[in-house]
Amino acid sequence: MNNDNQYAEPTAQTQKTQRKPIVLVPTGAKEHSGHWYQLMGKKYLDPLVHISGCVPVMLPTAYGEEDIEQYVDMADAIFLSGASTNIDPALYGQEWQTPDQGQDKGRDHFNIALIRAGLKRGLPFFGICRGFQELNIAFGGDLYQQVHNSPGMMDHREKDPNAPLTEQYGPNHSVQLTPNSWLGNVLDTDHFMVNSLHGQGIKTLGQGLSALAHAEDGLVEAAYCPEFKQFTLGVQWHPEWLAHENPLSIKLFQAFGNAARDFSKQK
Ligand SMILES: N[C@@H](CCC(=O)NCCCC(=O)O)C(=O)O
Repeated sequence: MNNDNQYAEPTAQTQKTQRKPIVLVPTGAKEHSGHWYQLMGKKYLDPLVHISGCVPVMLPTAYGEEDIEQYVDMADAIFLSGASTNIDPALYGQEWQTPDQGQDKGRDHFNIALIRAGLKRGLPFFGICRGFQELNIAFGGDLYQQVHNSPGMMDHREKDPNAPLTEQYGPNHSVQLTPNSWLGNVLDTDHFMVNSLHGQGIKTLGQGLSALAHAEDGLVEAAYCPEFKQFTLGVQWHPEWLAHENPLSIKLFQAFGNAARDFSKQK
């Protein structure tokens, strides 16, 4: 595994003189040799530190739902990562169709409660892949459990799970932004290629969410919560992957960091 730090120079936002915003990063459960761990991939932390200019604080999700208000008190933003585990379909009223895929019920319950509490308190939100799906479930939406087996839909999974990561996380399909959306202003484009590594996807958008981007098959690729004034964004692709090499990913993480700084200043 490559633990090298690819970021040679800190950006202006990471200068030591500034109080950096605190971003909550809930972890996921993983078993290794009989022991359970609460983990977060470094690839998600790297752009939060080096592009957003935030201080990531990793949270256990195996417990602590009753402490969420306390976590929110200390925070300036919430970031939800992707994860290979699937959300418990009982949370959106469906039977479990993917028993071969792991679940992480601790993360499901913790993150859904965190989204609801954090958004109400005005915290900026950025969710990626599973984190985006959690946003949708928190708003009462549901998921395709297997997008690739749903009529008319493409296969959004990585083409070859044994290929090198650079191939798995390479450009896979295009997305089209909703015309005149704020995301178009942030990215300064209305269509682009994204990577794609998910078997599940948004079927019905939760009430209170609005689509910002779609894939060619109509799958919702990005959405936000218009009722909240702060930055709220969920995306189905993986902008964290080599974010520093991708101008659009840099813009996303910068916009999130700026929103966290704004929140921090007016707190
Ligand atoms: N299990 C869900 C969510 C997919 C997801 O978040 N994948 C991330 C893979 C690992 C990573 O890059 O962090 C689905 O299949 O839709």
